[in-house]
Amino acid sequence: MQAAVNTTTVGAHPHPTKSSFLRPSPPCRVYFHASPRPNLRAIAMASKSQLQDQLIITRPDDWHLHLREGGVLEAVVPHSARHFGRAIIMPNLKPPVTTTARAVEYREEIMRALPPGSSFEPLMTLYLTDNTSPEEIKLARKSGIIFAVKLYPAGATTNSQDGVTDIFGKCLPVLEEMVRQEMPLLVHGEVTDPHVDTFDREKVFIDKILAPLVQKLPQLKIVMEHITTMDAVNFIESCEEGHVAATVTPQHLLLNRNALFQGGLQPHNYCLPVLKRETHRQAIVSAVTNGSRRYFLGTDSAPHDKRNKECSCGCAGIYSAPVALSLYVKAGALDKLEAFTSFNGPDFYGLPRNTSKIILRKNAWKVPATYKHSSGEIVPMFNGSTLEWLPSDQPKE
Ligand SMILES: NC(=O)N[C@@H](CC(=O)O)C(=O)O
Ligand SMILES: [Zn+2]
Ligand SMILES: [Zn+2]
Repeated sequence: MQAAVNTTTVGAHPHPTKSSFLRPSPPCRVYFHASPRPNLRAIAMASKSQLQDQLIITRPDDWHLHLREGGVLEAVVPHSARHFGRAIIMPNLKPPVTTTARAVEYREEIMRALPPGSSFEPLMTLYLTDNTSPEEIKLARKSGIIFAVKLYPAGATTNSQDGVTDIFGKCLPVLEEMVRQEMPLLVHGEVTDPHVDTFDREKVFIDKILAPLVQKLPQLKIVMEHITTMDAVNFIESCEEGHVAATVTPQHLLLNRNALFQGGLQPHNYCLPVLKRETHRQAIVSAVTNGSRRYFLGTDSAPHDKRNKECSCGCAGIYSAPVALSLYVKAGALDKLEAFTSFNGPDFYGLPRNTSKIILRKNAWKVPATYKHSSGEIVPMFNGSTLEWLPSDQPKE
């Protein structure tokens, strides 16, 4: 991998067909360093077009991914495995992955679905319930394949029925064991009280659950997953770096809640926590592009069969795995991209950074309308649109 520095002209490129979701910003020239010491000779030798047309970054990881099971898993695994080195695999299956033994089996199913020669590594998680025991946390740590425990407030999102009903009342001994085992808690941060407005549920969760939890167990490592609000950004900034961090999805970086209603109801832009207003999106873009180490890539790619999205009571979840990297580049500040995609996550989890690189080229490609699975189809985010950046290991479909 020769070129150590690439330059390119970027702005917040609007979605090709839904440009009103974004406020376009003027293009600016940025310098993207793939290594801390720029290889000046390589820069001098690289042609101008090469410099502007590609980014070389350390292979990214996805710190929040749903792969499901069976035929859907087989269809979606290759999309993540082609550019990501590792991924945190969400445990919200039916029934959920609540034990180490089940996580071991699930991991094997994922490994069997990998394309030949793939070195993709699934990092497994346990689904926290009111009944999870401290003993299970010890087992999880010993297994060497489980890297976190996931908190779903019961009823907050897809397959969260078995989640936690009262974290302070039921889970403190387990959380204390997680501190001892240095096992991070990953959080779907929304309250479930039906009297709380859907758009306020993240903020109320921070006030009622997360802030008190950090106070009570300051040593617990916490990742606030898929943040959607300025309130979440302010909270993350207020915590000690290295203890509390957040993942950011492509949809919460690029879309605001208008995307749910643009030209009619848009089920493929529906996820939880639901998209918020533009000021919140801007706060998330600023957080990610200011170079903070507290934020990292987590696609929350969440495939649902087309029939379960396009119906009278559609599921929450956006399938972004095939488009996520092309979309993160749109957020701008390419000089900060590599830390967000490839450094901040492993640094927080205490894992080594990947050593291989991937190339993103400016090479327009059309997102397919659907991807087939064994018994149906999945509609990807931005289906049918043309995206500007193509990861080198992605076919130009
Ligand atoms: N984000 C979503 O809208 N859906 C996710 C669950 C989750 O991450 O909350 C899913 O599993 O479908
Ligand atoms: Zn969630
Ligand atoms: Zn998720």
